[in-house]
Order: sequence, then structure tokens, then C-alpha cells
Amino acid sequence: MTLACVPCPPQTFLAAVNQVFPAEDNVNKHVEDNCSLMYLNEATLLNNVRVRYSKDKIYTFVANILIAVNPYYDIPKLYNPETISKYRGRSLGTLPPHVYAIGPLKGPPLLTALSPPAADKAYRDMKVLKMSQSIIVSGESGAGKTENTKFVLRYLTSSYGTGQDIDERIVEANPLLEAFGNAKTSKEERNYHIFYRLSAGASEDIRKQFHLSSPDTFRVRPL
Ligand SMILES: Nc1ncnc2c1ncn2[C@@H]1O[C@H](COP(=O)(O)OP(=O)(O)OP(=O)(O)O)[C@@H](O)[C@H]1O
Repeated sequence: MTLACVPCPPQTFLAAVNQVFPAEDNVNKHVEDNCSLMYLNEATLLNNVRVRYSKDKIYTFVANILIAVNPYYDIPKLYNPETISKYRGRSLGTLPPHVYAIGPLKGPPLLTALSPPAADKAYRDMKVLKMSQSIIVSGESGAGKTENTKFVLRYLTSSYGTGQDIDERIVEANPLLEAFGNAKTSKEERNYHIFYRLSAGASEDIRKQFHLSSPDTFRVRPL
């Protein structure tokens, strides 16, 4: 299903009864948490996210999961320092859904889902429960996972950090860490990206030690 950027004009369809689900009369009404929808089904959930997105409200809760729609443009003031301080230490649900609060679709819309609602809750749970916390960020390619992860890092380091540029350092290390997990399996490339980075960037000594040549000359036997 493709979500439109603006609410579509009402249309009439003929459908079998078992394909029809209840919805509120006012299709432009939206709620901050999909669980608060009077009728919860795939269509009402997607409509809620769509209506919110058309108003630049790209974040929506589903209980303690956060859905984010990639806006593909900078929404003014959404991530500025004032917004960061507004969310600091605030319980989940007391402020509108935001990646700073918790744990997130476009062009056609793309969705990223973060669980648990991310940043502030993860930090407070770490302090209170004295346990390491994980934030799961999931979504299709281009959904905004990397961007939202950066927002979370920036939020945590500017709210609770020591003032060093630790967020930049983590963000800069990201492509390198991703290279250990990403591999393309087309005919031209059959290894993890880190291998090509290593063969491209290694000094002469390292190349000799690991028997590496230029990445362009690397071939593996076809499976
Ligand atoms: N919240 C946002 N505000 C503005 N632009 C955004 C936002 N989220 C994503 N984008 C835009 O969408 C692009 C793609 O997002 P991103 O790289 O985070 O996707 P991804 O889910 O990590 O993709 P992949 O899985 O392919 O790495 C970004 O480069 C940025 O231009």
C-alpha cells in the first residue's frame, strides 16, 4: 500500500463484507498513540500515521514502540537544543511522540520503528535498573534508521554526556561498523564491505602481511 502525502479525496469502493473494517467518521482526526484509536486495524493505523505526517508530525507511538515517517526534509525546530531540553527526564507519554522520548514512512512513505521508545527512557532505565539497554531500530532501506540513530546519540550525549564530541565519534565509526555486517552478493562483489575497505586503505606493509592486493583485482570463485 502506498501512502499519499496529502489526505486523498473520499472515494467509493465496492468490497466484500469481510474486507471492510470499522473506522471513525472523521478521517482527518489523529492520535499520538495508535493504541488510542477507537478502531485499530491496518487501515486506521496507516491513516493515522498519514494524517500526522501531512502535518509534519512524523513520530507516532504504538504503546512503547515509536514509528517514524521519513519526511525527506528538515522539519523546523524538530531536533534543536530547546526540543532536547524539553524531553530531558520526562516520562514517556507526557510530551508528543519523539525519538528523544522513546524508541519510528515516505516518497512512498518509509517507516522506521524504534523499540523501546528510545532515548530518554533507555537512559533512565539504565540508571534505575542498572542494566545495559538496547534500542532496536528497524525499517526498510531509506526509512531513516541511520538519521534517527544519530538523533538518539546526539540527544544522549548532549543531555547526559561529558561535553566531548562523543556522538560525532560514534557516528563517524558507524560506516566502519556497518561494513562488518554488510555484504553484497552480486557477481562483482562477494565479500563483506570491510574487506574492500581494508584492501583499499591498507599500507604496503599490511597488504604484504595479509597477502592483499587492490580491491579491483579481488575475485572469488563462483559458487
Ligand atoms: N527525520 C528526518 N528528517 C529529515 N530527513 C530525514 C530524516 N530521516 C531520514 N531523512 C533523510 O532520508 C535519508 C535516508 O535516511 P537514512 O540514511 O537514515 O535511511 P536508512 O534507513 O538508514 O537507510 P539504509 O538502510 O539504506 O542505510 C537521509 O539521508 C536523510 O536525507
